[in-house]
Amino acid sequence: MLAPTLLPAETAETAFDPSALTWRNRHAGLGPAFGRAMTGQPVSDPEWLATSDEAAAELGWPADWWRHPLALDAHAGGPSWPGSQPFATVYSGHQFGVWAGQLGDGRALLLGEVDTPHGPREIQLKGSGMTPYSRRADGRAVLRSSIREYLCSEAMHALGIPTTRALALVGSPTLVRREEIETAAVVTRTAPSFIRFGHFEHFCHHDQHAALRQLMDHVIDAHLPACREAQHPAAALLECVARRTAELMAHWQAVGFCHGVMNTDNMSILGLTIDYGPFGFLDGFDPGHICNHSDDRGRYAYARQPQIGWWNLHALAQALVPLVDAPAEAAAEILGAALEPYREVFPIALDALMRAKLGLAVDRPEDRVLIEDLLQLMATTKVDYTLTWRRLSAVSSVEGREASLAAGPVRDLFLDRAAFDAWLNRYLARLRAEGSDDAVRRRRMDRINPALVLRNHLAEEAIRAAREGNVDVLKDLARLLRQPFDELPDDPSWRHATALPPDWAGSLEVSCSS
Ligand SMILES: Nc1ncnc2c1ncn2[C@@H]1O[C@H](COP(=O)(O)OP(=O)(O)OP(=O)(O)O)[C@@H](O)[C@H]1O
Ligand SMILES: [Mg+2]
Repeated sequence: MLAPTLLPAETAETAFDPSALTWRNRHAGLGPAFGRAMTGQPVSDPEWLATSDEAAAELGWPADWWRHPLALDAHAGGPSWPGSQPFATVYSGHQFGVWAGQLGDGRALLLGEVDTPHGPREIQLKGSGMTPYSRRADGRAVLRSSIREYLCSEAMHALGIPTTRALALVGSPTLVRREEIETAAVVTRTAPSFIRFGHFEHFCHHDQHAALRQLMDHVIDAHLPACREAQHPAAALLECVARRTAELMAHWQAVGFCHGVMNTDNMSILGLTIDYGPFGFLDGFDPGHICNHSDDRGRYAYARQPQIGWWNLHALAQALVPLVDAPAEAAAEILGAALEPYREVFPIALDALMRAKLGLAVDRPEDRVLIEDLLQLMATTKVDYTLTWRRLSAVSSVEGREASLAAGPVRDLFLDRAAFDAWLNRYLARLRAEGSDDAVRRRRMDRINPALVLRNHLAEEAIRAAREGNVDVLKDLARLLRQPFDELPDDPSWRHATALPPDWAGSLEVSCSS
């Protein structure tokens, strides 16, 4: 039994007034072809494991909203908030490059949409029981993967990377069978929209062109209204998605994030990171790193992600063909042209991020080689990705003994010190050429190169403690992940979380099982 860590809901009070919320569910309002209105199946004996004050603030909810007497049930799978309209949506998709047929919210439930100071936000449960789309699975999510999703969505948000967010994590003694028997949990997620490429693929595949058009109109009206003015709104929509996906891929590559399951049903139409399953941040830099143990062929390896984003966009383009008012061949051409910006936006966005990681204010053509050479050097002996960038800010462009000392911590990460020093000298010369002020550069670099990312072993420590009934590790880690750029040298948890990963981290395996 997990130890209760927050006040039991029934004894608590909050100023949060759910009756003041106006719920809508525009996705459900599209009609019965889009999913099924239904109630969740709550996990038994639920208890709060964590709530995100920051995600609540984005909704305009007070931090203690969870103390409302109806809150725990509503976020454990039901009965839901009065006025909400829970709905499981249908989608299909390509998994590992192969058409997978109908999928859908097999364990997710869209409670609806509420207005917030930041615009409408959908609120969705993950792990709230079976739906018509569960296929042969149980509709549940295990504690392990729910902790990872909760932590990583909030961590990505703090890193400034587009993502769905996590409002709450509810645990339960309900047992679920995976490779082992585990306990269930429910994550509450929020996003402007949970619509995926796969939602479009679904209706195209079934030749439901009216529904496909309805879906497009909904996405455009609700999220991308400028596309309406275009000659071919479907192409304009695709171009927006391509641009956003390109930006997202650039962010992932720059921060060293591997998603792990870039199936088209896990690709957000708004360019958000969605579905935190077997993801992983790079520890040692290895372009071929495969974070998902179930990905035998490395389809979703780190270095392949931008290519897979491009592949997935083609699958989306294919699904939009019936929406372009032109013969199929011409429609395909129009949509193909709408994808082209991806090829431009991605390298430009990535270059900009990598230059910023180096603290370069001015753009010079030779910078690309400087960046490539550093990555090459890191790859040779799998030098820690996050720490290299973070420690690099300390180097000094002023020559002398102090400069050598300042470079010590980053140099120490490299086995081949001579090679690193040769690179460093080029970098320092480059900084001097731009007249860079060290203090200003350091501040800039420390706002883009995080001290802390959610490394697998850190998530694992939080999971192991939570399984023992202790959620303090989880909460402490969540606190640190919300301020990934800060230096907190007096905080032992921060020192632990920002250290080189221990040897046992290398033996952790994360798979699709969740
Ligand atoms: N335990 C489960 N019960 C029911 N359906 C499941 C379960 N696990 C996965 N699915 C379904 O299998 C499909 C692929 O799963 P995938 O792991 O990509 O998504 P997910 O992690 O469940 O959810 P999301 O993409 O919403 O984060 C989805 O349709 C999903 O709903
Ligand atoms: Mg998924």
